[in-house]
Amino acid sequence: MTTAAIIVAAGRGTRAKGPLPKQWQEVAGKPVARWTLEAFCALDQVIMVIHPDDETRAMDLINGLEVTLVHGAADRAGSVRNGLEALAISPPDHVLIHDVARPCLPWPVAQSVLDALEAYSGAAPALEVTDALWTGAAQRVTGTRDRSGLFRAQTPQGFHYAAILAAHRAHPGGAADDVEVARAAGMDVAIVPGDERNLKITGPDDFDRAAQLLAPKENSMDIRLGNGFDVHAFEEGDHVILCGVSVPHDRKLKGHSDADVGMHAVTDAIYGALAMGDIGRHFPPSDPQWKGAASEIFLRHACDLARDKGFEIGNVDCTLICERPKVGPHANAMMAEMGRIMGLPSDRVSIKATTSERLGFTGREEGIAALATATLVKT
Ligand SMILES: Nc1ccn([C@@H]2O[C@H](COP(=O)(O)OP(=O)(O)OP(=O)(O)O)[C@@H](O)[C@H]2O)c(=O)n1
Ligand SMILES: C[C@](O)(CO)[C@H](O)COP(=O)(O)O
Repeated sequence: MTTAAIIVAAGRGTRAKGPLPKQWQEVAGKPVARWTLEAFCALDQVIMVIHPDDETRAMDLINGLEVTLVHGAADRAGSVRNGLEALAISPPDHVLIHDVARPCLPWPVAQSVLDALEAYSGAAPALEVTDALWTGAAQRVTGTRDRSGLFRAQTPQGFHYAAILAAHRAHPGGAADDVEVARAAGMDVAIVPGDERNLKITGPDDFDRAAQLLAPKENSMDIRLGNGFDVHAFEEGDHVILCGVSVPHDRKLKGHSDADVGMHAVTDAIYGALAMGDIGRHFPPSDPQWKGAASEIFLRHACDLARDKGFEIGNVDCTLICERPKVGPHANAMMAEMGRIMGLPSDRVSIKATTSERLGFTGREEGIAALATATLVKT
């Protein structure tokens, strides 16, 4: 199943006022249109329908995103039609049609629309009308209306592509939204739950409402969790290096570097939390310069990367799995050394050990395994 998005952005935003059409004005640090596009950029194709006068602005805005620009028409329905026609070269199975002026879309709303397209040829989010409804004129109430069965329509409205293209081609024009066009063509359209946060910037006050919804996301705490796992085999020797500490033993660990299995697991946990691969990617074993290298170099590199990206290391927890040597007597020294390298207080570094009850390669004392977890926090 392929899914495309059409973001209609050819309006002039006259009601919103301001120096520019509303979609090009900034909210919480980005143009409205950028917030909207970013929500859809994981789909197979994204079309943004723009006013011809906005071409340069739109080209700047889509920088780094795979978006096709298409010129709009005199009204919304015409703009949608142009977007649909542009998709005909490579027709998707499903299409989501969304107002650029709804930049705060919570993705589960769009997902509900897509899910409903399994059973319906059209689906759209809406909220039940909960306030009383009146008619009025000259600042006086002139009547009341029954609100039952009334909904406030939102976007994205989703459809089977071939059906909505045919519906738009057959429609005389002037529809308020694509559900109206679909229904005119006899399509069955499901209502899925909308969301109050999915507001449409229409008047000048709506910019502040949108900023309140978008800004917290930008400034909120970003917490990452990573795990690491490593194994090194024993070979002849008289000590092992574990978490930066030399521990006397009747064998040593074999490896390209100093084979510090615990430090490697912690380093990989930090790379993992950053989604930036593992030690092998940053320090290839094929590169002779890392032969016999102190693993401290790797751990420092991972910590520096995290800090360069604005993260603090919250804590690390490492479990060494071996029958021997006994880790307990050295654990405090290991925690102090790891804390020193990572620039962390000792209560944020945990090193512990377990045996594997004589089972498996660690139980047969063929090597040592280590697993680690790290949290990274950006405030
Ligand atoms: N000719 C048009 C008119 C509207 N739209 C788009 O349709 C959506 C909903 O329209 P609305 O909120 O009414 O936007 P504007 O037409 O820009 O606003 P206004 O009516 O205040 O000028 C907007 O994303 C708008 O850019 C469009 O692509 N082409
Ligand atoms: C499509 C729509 O967003 C549904 O609520 C809306 O109808 C478009 O905006 P307009 O203000 O009606 O032009």
